[in-house]
Amino acid sequence: MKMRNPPVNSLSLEFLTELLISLEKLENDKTFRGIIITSDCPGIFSAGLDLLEMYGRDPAHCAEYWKAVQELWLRVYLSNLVVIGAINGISPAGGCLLSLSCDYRVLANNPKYAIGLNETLLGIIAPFWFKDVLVNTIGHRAAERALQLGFLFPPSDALQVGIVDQVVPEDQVQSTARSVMAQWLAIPDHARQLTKNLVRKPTADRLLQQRDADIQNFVRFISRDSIQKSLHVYLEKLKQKKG
Ligand SMILES: CCCCC/C=C\C/C=C\CC/C=C/CC(=O)SCCNC(=O)CCNC(=O)[C@H](O)C(C)(C)COP(=O)(O)OP(=O)(O)OC[C@H]1O[C@@H](n2cnc3c(N)ncnc32)[C@H](O)[C@@H]1OP(=O)(O)O
Repeated sequence: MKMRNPPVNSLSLEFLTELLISLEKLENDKTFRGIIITSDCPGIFSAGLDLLEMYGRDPAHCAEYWKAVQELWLRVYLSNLVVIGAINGISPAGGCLLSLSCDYRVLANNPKYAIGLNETLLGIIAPFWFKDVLVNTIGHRAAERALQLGFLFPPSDALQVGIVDQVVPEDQVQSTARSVMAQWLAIPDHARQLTKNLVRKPTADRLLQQRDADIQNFVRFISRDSIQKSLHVYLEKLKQKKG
């Protein structure tokens, strides 16, 4: 599955909806047993959630957007398919969450391709379920530091901390992902799926038990004047970077 939402594969409401529909189709087609998620945008896996869906929007739109973000995460995280991330670009915040929700992550060895939950650098916070997935992946102490400081790990550090499983030369990302897929597909589906569910369900359940409250918390938080100001400053910085 090659994500294509130029210029930066930001996860807009429309793009999230497209991804959800594609995933649903693949899940329902019993000829598919696994997917490799990668990017069609050179150098960018995904710029994460689309800031323009959260900036200057009314509460109803923010609520609709957050519901779609939850939905995509639950679908990828709990997918019955083997999900491999072939991460061929930078993947901050929501892009990192998408990567973390795969069963295995292969990252291209390019110092620009940093990965991490950098929300604090934007003056916002990672929701509890982003945090849970990071803690599950790299452990409590490493997650505590990474989240507070908004670390974006370059490939060597990403491998060392365990936020990705493998770092390979850029031209070998897809072939490595395919080899890994073959290894995972050698396991009987029912045994692998039940095991995945056993490991992941408690984390997903924490959100499933309070989805509406999570949406309300998001809307309240993102609508604050101070948070809207932070987003404005960050978006301006992105513009100025262009010169
Ligand atoms: C106490 C109670 C608490 C309750 C809490 C509840 C919930 C928690 C609340 C909020 C959580 C919200 C979670 C958010 C997670 C996220 O994913 S936020 C997004 C984080 N993403 C980033 O920081 C990446 C930003 N982008 C970049 O760094 C760069 O763009 C890039 C990806 C490195 C690419 O660089 P490049 O030079 O190639 O391109 P440009 O920078 O020129 O960008 C081109 C174009 O795209 C726009 N853009 C970039 N990223 C985004 C984005 N994420 N969303 C929207 N638009 C984006 C950029 O502005 C440019 O636009 P243009 O100038 O109009 O061309």
